[in-house]
Amino acid sequence: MADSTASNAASRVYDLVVIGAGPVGENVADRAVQAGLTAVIVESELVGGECSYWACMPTKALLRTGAAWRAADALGVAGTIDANAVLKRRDSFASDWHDDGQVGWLESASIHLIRGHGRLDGEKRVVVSKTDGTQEQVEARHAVAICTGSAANLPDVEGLAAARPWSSREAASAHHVPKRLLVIGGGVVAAEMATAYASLGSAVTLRSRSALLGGREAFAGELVAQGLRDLGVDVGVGASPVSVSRETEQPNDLRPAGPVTVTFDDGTSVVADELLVATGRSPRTTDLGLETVHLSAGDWLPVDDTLLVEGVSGQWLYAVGDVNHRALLTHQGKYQARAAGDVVAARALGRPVDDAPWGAHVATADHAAVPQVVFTSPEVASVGLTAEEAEHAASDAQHIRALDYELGHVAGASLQADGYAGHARFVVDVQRGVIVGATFVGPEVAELLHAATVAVVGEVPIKRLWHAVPSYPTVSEIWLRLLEELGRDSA
Ligand SMILES: Cc1cc2nc3c(=O)[nH]c(=O)nc-3n(C[C@H](O)[C@H](O)[C@H](O)COP(=O)(O)OP(=O)(O)OC[C@H]3O[C@@H](n4cnc5c(N)ncnc54)[C@H](O)[C@@H]3O)c2cc1C
Ligand SMILES: NC(=O)c1ccc[n+]([C@@H]2O[C@H](COP(=O)([O-])OP(=O)(O)OC[C@H]3O[C@@H](n4cnc5c(N)ncnc54)[C@H](O)[C@@H]3O)[C@@H](O)[C@H]2O)c1
Repeated sequence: MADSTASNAASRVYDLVVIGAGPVGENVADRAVQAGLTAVIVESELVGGECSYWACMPTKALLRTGAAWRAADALGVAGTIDANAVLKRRDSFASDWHDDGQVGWLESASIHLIRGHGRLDGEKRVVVSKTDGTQEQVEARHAVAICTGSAANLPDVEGLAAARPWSSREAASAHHVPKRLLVIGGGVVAAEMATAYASLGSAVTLRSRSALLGGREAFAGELVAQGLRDLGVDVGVGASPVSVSRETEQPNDLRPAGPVTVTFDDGTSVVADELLVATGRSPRTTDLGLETVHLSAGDWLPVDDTLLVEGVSGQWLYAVGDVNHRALLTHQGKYQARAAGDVVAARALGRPVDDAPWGAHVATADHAAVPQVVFTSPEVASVGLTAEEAEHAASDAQHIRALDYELGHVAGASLQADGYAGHARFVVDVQRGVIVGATFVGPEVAELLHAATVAVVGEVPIKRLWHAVPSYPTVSEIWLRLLEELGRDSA
């Protein structure tokens, strides 16, 4: 364990105190320790956070078998999905909800762990209500990083809380496949979990108040809605829930578990065996002592590009990952964490801070180059700006061009699956001669994305991209087709 000294009988001092041992908190602490600082991390649940046990890993394990089955089916390979085997495989990806492996990693990385709920107690002080009922105070010599993540929202709808709906946590960790599942929401969680449970045999109904996958290119949501319908999902857009009721299985049952009925504002109602509410996230900042440093409990924590919380003087309070609301994604939070851990160390050790755009100590990519894969059927892989966002951001909307191409027309795609259908778009700033956004929608497009991320972040000139030759016959030939849509002024 790296050096830690006691300032008084009740408190220990570390260079850095991190609250929250999700993927982001772990990485902030790791970078700071690698630079020579001491660090403690405070965790109230499982080391590894939402991503490891209730989000990325278990949900992708639930989705993968269906995707593989559809890929085989498209080539005429017959077979059925064993839902119990899928749930069992998912359990192993969630480490059976034990965090010993990650605790071992913290030890190997010389990061001290305190189990309990952390709260700020004024500048550079954190009080931990430990799981054994005692309290411990820790002091930060240089910095505190809040990495407490986010939790599922539950809208204020009559009868909803009493009906004990699933949040993403229950959907990710369920040990049975409901016969009928109603999903409320039209975002990433709703679309992915509707895909997963339809693949596992549930009769799924999805109700969204607006078009699916808002914030992305509109064709992405449209193709995903069609994909869900092809899986047998009853997709309805334009309806918000107004009341929920759930039957009890036994008289006087205080925990109703019978069928649930949801009535919507268009007068329709849906009956299901389970109800998943996937209506976005809230910051885990309600019980964090924010008021002791003149911030408001329950708010997201906006930060500058070095991840310092805005409005707090003294360069000591950082907020990294979901809690700062920049990009609610594990990979982007870990990217922020690398910058934050390094800049905490640089400031502590009096080393130069590299905070110019794209410098080592800033999360510049958060603004213009966030990659994301939505693991639906078809998948949606996107990075950077949509055409609409680019037009808003440009000094002249005429400088922005959207290039579109049907993915299924690429030779590699037709080889990959019979009836391959998909769509791709590049958003190009023709004045600067660079790609500022890309979206691929189709079966197994996830691995196409990183090339686009490199092109957007690297601002690779389109002139040079003509020399990046995609192999034949791969789906990556979409790059050539999209460049041809733009045309080459070389004759
Ligand atoms: C269903 C679902 C699927 C997802 N799939 C993907 C995906 O495929 N790819 C992707 O990139 N992203 C995905 N995400 C998003 C991803 O899970 C989050 O972006 C990521 O977990 C954020 O990491 P974090 O460390 O900021 O927060 P978290 O992972 O939420 O970790 C925060 C940690 O802080 C702890 N904590 C909170 N408050 C306190 C406190 N006061 N004291 C002590 N400890 C505290 C929590 O217990 C938790 O362990 C998904 C999200 C959901 C809901
Ligand atoms: N593959 C991935 O990368 C992945 C997978 C799952 C989740 N995530 C991350 O997790 C985050 C949370 O996902 P999410 O789907 O919960 O949120 P979201 O913000 O993507 O979608 C929320 C949906 O709920 C709807 N909604 C909100 N309030 C409502 C209300 N009161 N009544 C009815 N509908 C309402 C919205 O219109 C929207 O369709 C996302 O930001 C995403 O980045 C990522």
